[in-house]
Amino acid sequence: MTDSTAADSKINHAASLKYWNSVPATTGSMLGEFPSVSRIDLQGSKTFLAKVRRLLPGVQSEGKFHQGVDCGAGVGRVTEGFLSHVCEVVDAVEPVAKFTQVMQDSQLKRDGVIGTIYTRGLESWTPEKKYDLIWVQWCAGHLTDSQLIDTTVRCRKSLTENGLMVFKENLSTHFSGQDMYDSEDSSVTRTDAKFRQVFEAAGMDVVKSELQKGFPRSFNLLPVQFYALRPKTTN
Ligand SMILES: C[S@@+](CC[C@H](N)C(=O)[O-])C[C@H]1O[C@@H](n2cnc3c(N)ncnc32)[C@H](O)[C@@H]1O
Repeated sequence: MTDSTAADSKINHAASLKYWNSVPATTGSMLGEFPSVSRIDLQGSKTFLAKVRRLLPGVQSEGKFHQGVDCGAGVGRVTEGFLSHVCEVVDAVEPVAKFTQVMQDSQLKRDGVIGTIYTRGLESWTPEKKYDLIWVQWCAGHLTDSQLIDTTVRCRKSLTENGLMVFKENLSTHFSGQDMYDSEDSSVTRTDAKFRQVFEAAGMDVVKSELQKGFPRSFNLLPVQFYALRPKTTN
């Protein structure tokens, strides 16, 4: 059910956590009704990151980044299928303990590829390290606009000199051009314009944005947009 009035003011973290705690701690559950989108999603992320790395002078164009972080990591689907292929070490931020437990118990953790796991919401996470790649996927809707700006500012300050922050999020298709609130998991789906306002307010430039392609039409999914961000040079 959606409602477009003052969408982010309706966000309730307790309700989000209740919803996510009711979902099985499996990869398929991270993608709702469409677990089969995972392969297309992960391939799209690899392709997008490769394009950004070619495009940006200064950003290491080949080889693995040293330190990445998977924000709103769930059970580590993105870490396992993508980030661990492009980073030597991947930290994770995720508020649901039964999800972080899956990462804690994984082979990637035993191998040291998964680094520090922070069991908390992004709104209360302050990075303690410098990151080459901060990846935020399908979780920004659980933060209010001001929490999202503050989180992005903290992340901006934690980037290495040539580090990148990437958001990969659904976009609102509401006929009124507004953000949409979803009471099922207490989240908002933002418009492209809102995301750009948030990034501007957080002192970030969008260096590349692109829609994820290749999801079957029959799934009738919302558009999914990548935003690659770098700190504004004037900051
Ligand atoms: C749709 S799942 C996506 C998980 C993962 N990013 C993926 O793509 O497989 C949304 C995730 O956001 C997490 N989440 C909920 N509230 C959050 C918050 N305040 N900060 C960060 N993540 C949150 C949920 O627990 C859940 O794991």
